[in-house]
Amino acid sequence: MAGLRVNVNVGVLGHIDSGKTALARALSTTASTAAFDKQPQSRERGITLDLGFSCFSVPLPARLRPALPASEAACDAGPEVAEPQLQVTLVDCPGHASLIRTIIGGAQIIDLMMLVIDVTKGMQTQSAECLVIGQIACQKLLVVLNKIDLLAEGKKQAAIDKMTKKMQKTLEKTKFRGAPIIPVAAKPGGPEALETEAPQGISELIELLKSQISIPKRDPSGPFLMSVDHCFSIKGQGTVMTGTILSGSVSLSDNVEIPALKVVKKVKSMQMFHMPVTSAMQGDRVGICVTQFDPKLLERGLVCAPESLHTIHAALISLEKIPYFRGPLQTKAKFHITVGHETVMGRLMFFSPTPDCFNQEPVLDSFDFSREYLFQEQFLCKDLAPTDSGEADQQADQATEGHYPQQQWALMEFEKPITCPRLCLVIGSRLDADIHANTCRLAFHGTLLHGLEDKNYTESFLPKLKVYKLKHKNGLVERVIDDYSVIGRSLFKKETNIQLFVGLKVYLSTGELGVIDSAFGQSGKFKVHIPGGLSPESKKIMMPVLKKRGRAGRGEATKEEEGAERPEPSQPVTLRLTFKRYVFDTHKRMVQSP
Ligand SMILES: Nc1nc2c(ncn2[C@@H]2O[C@H](COP(=O)(O)OP(=O)(O)OP(=O)(O)O)[C@@H](O)[C@H]2O)c(=O)[nH]1
Ligand SMILES: [Mg+2]
Repeated sequence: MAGLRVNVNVGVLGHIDSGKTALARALSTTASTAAFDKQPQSRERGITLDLGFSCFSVPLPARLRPALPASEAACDAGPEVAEPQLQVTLVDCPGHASLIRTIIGGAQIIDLMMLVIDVTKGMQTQSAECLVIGQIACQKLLVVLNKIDLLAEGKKQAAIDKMTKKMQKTLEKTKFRGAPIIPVAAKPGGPEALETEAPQGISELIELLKSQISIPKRDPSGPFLMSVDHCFSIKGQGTVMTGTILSGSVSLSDNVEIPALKVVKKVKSMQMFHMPVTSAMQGDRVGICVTQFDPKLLERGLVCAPESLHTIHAALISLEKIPYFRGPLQTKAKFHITVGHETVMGRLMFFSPTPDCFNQEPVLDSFDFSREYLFQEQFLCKDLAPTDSGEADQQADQATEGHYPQQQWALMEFEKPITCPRLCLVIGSRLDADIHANTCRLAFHGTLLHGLEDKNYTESFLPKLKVYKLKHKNGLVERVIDDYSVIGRSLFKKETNIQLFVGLKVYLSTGELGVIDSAFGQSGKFKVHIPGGLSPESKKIMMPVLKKRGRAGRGEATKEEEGAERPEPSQPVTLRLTFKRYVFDTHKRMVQSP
């Protein structure tokens, strides 16, 4: 009688040489095709270059059994086992800094992360990056202090306790506060040690895993989507794509699409850890065999139900900055954008809610095109860097005294189109940063809310996106014409078409509201109508103008010509014009701001 078998993916992440592969090896009983640095280059260099997959099974802990849905039946996956089994698939990630794309890809398919720390070294640069990735992509974490065999006998426990405390302190500031920390020696004696040398602490680690693992809700419904991490051919069989099912389910003879290549293939056979199966669902790790497909065409990527995914050239995302990233996130800056296993260069434009909506609760499953948004030179956050641009100062004004928007967005434009599902995780990083510098290269993470499939999106789509810049212009009152009108200057350049600004409101520093009425002459001056009239106070300030003009008048006072030298108000009276300009408005209209 076949039993139930439930799969969970456990990631093994950490700094280079902390012993991740050794740990995966110690934990595994069944190795899959790509486990344990099988690549010849990997062996040569002694480092992991790619994701490695291996697994071990334990009886399913009693506390997890009630959680099993009735349909949880990869029953045909396993051998003749009567007792329900928990299959732990270990995803051994590389540690080398240059392979962070692979690590991010790996982290997205795991249910729990084991952060491996070399107990003699403690937190290192990539341990910190892995912790950041874990916080973005995983729900659960446990810390493995490896290489305890290197600690001096007699002082061993004290050293373990000390490092445990340090790690607890590090976790304190993260969402993994209070996560378990366990000491092991995955390969006591290191590379030279005999294979027979038994690892230490592994059974305790397995017990800990059993107590920590929770089975995420798996759902066989919804469109089939699988993250493929290896693709290779098997003589006489066809091409096998191995990976983790992210959503839905797949059965023998189903058609599946490789969206990046726009080809559809029929599932000829399937395996889960060397066992043939007829169907598989969300959370399972499978190998799918198809025919007449060149494995060289696909290394990493997605496979899905036909036509369920789309290839996009740009996207709207909701995002958060990673606090450890130094420096601002600036509009127009380029970042490495990782979506699933794909990493492309992308350029960003940030925008926020309008200031009256800063407190609105974030909406993470859709983008509201009916709302207006405020353009930002950079992502608004507490460590907002001052810039030379006056506009950024204005924005800093809008987010003062700890008042920051609850949600911010960006338009991401890719250098190369990518294929991804809606609402997928997006990670932005600066991988060009020096890998030896002890800095966090991960800059932001977010959710893809809307993908733009049309290559011509700048014209076809962007005008719908109501992101505006709030523009401020300051000018001066040159003189008063009568109680209801003044002449302004220094607000526009000589060549500006003032006609475009007619009807917009201006505020006088004396408190009156004015409306731009018309251009006045050729040098950028303009006439402002004051509907409520000038107050006596204001007139006093501006009076000298009238007087002087009266005296030097010789009838000229009524002749409203510009250019003539005239004395100005005794105190300068300024005019402030504020208007909106929609970033994607092809007509570049100026719109009155509230
Ligand atoms: N003494 C001792 N050495 C260990 C232990 N675990 C691993 N090593 C050694 O540490 C080195 C690195 O081990 P790996 O398992 O390849 O480390 P890794 O974290 O997978 O390295 P990358 O994948 O390249 O980042 C090897 O020489 C191992 O033999 C341990 O528990 N004790
Ligand atoms: Mg390794």
